[in-house]
Amino acid sequence: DFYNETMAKIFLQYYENTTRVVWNRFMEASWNYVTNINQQNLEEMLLKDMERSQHMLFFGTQARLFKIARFQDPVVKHMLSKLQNIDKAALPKDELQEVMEGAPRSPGTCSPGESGDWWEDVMATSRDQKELLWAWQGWRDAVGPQVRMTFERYVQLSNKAAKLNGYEDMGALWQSMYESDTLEQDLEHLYQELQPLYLNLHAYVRRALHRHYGPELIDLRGPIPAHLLGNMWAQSWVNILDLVLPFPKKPLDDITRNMKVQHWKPEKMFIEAENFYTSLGLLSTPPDFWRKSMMERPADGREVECHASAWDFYNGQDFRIKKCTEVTIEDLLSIFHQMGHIQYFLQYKNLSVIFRAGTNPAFEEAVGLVIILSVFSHKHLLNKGLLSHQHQDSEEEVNFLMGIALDKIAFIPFAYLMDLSRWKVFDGTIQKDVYNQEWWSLRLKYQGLCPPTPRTEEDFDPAAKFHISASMPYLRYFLSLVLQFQFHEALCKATGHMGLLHRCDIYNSKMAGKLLEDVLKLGSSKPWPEVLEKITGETKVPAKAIMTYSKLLLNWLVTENVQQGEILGWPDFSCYFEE
Ligand SMILES: C[C@H](NC(=O)O)C(=O)O
Ligand SMILES: [Zn+2]
Repeated sequence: DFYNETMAKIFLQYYENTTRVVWNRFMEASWNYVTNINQQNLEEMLLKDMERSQHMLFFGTQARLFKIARFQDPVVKHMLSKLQNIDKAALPKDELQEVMEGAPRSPGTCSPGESGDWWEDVMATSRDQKELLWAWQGWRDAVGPQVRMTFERYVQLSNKAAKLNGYEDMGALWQSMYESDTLEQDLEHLYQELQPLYLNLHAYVRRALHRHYGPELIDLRGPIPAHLLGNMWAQSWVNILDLVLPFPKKPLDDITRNMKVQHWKPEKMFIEAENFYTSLGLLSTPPDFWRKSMMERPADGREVECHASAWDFYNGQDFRIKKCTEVTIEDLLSIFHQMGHIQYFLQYKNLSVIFRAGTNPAFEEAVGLVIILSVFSHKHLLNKGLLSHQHQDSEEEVNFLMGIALDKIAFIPFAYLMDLSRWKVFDGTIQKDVYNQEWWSLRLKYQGLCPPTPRTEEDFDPAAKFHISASMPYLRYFLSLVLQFQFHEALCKATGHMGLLHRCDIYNSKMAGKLLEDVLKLGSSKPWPEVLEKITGETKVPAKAIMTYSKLLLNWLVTENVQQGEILGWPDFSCYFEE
């Protein structure tokens, strides 16, 4: 019959040639929109998105007609099966149009004035709980109600698209990216293994906040009010390190100040990041990267999308980063993160366009994160001249590890509940009349947080987070949180590193680079357990490595919490509202 294996190969070649053009045009139109937000660019992007969807629909539908079971070539079978998942392109054209236009626009635009990151700055720097409450509530009032209006319809259409692709609901389609039928149990098990780390950090930070904000705000046996953690979503607590520093007499270097004193500029930050990757023997960025990236917020008043991101234009030489770079250590690390995505694009750029993705989305995130564990090590910062004093004594080391924990350990329950909550919305466990209440019951259960003021169903607090408004899955960040330490342990072993894991810096190690390269150049052409085994020798993602990395700090926290008689967890679970 017509749909035989020979025809399949011709079909796939035709797909390859047309896809590069269609996706490149879509990426260009998207780039033009997010770097210059206006009606005309939005329409042009929607047009190219529709074109891309129609292209996916045609090839996805055709791919289903081939009798894959009888085929011999495993690559042909793998490619055809990947083509069949076409996500929202499976919807009837009018509903697809509605999803594209109705998709809640990510509220994080940073045009001067109502810029998303201005509110975030208040959350990061203010120590006045009234001001924090004002910013916390102001941002949610600005984005929540408007997203809520379209969210129910977005859920319906997402589930319809998922069913058209053969999935129960959109949560199941998202989970399918990890190709595991024990995913939910594995994740819950991973979460349980990490609980001791989080509970000890939570109890210790609660005590410090109690010291600063007093008993009328902090219940030592209860949840922490969500506006006091130095971050709009309480997903990373690193901004309150000064309030919780274990040894306050030994404050950590202000790396941002050192960068400014040394006149660091955004371009230097990008060059430093590229230099690290090439020091491992990995690929450098092509000329287009430096010509076409947006490394700073445009000065001509254009409205741009704030959220840092890395872009593949699917033509093998055009790769870009979009970031409104400020000269800070946070932005330097964010650039290293985005360069991790760019390195993956570069490594798999000669594969079929079907395999130009991470072996699973968590790997895409883990590349930059594993590099950051070396960059942010005392040894590397010292070599880069970003620290003022040479030696790090054991108390300073605990302070350093606390800084890492406030970023990484605090993130665990947030990253877990972000998709846990949305799976429940997609599968109907959480109905629309209790969206907000259920969001907060999960935030209480997993993060031990409370809204700082009573919330109602008029509010829609999940939408305050970019990924929920922009309907981006989040499980990749939970898994990459653990994966990065597993990679770090393996790469450090390859460099022959002896001693504590957190002191390892793989800079200049061609051995470590080779291990990474062997994984990245496979793209999504191999199942991720097989790829993971190439780096770590294991096919699972256990919590062992992150526990090894955090041991010194956990021991200190446990001792401290026992001394203070802390209660781990929040037995007084009522959300404590200020009267
Ligand atoms: C961790 C995640 N990072 C990203 O989207 O690049 C976030 O910002 O919430
Ligand atoms: Zn990322």
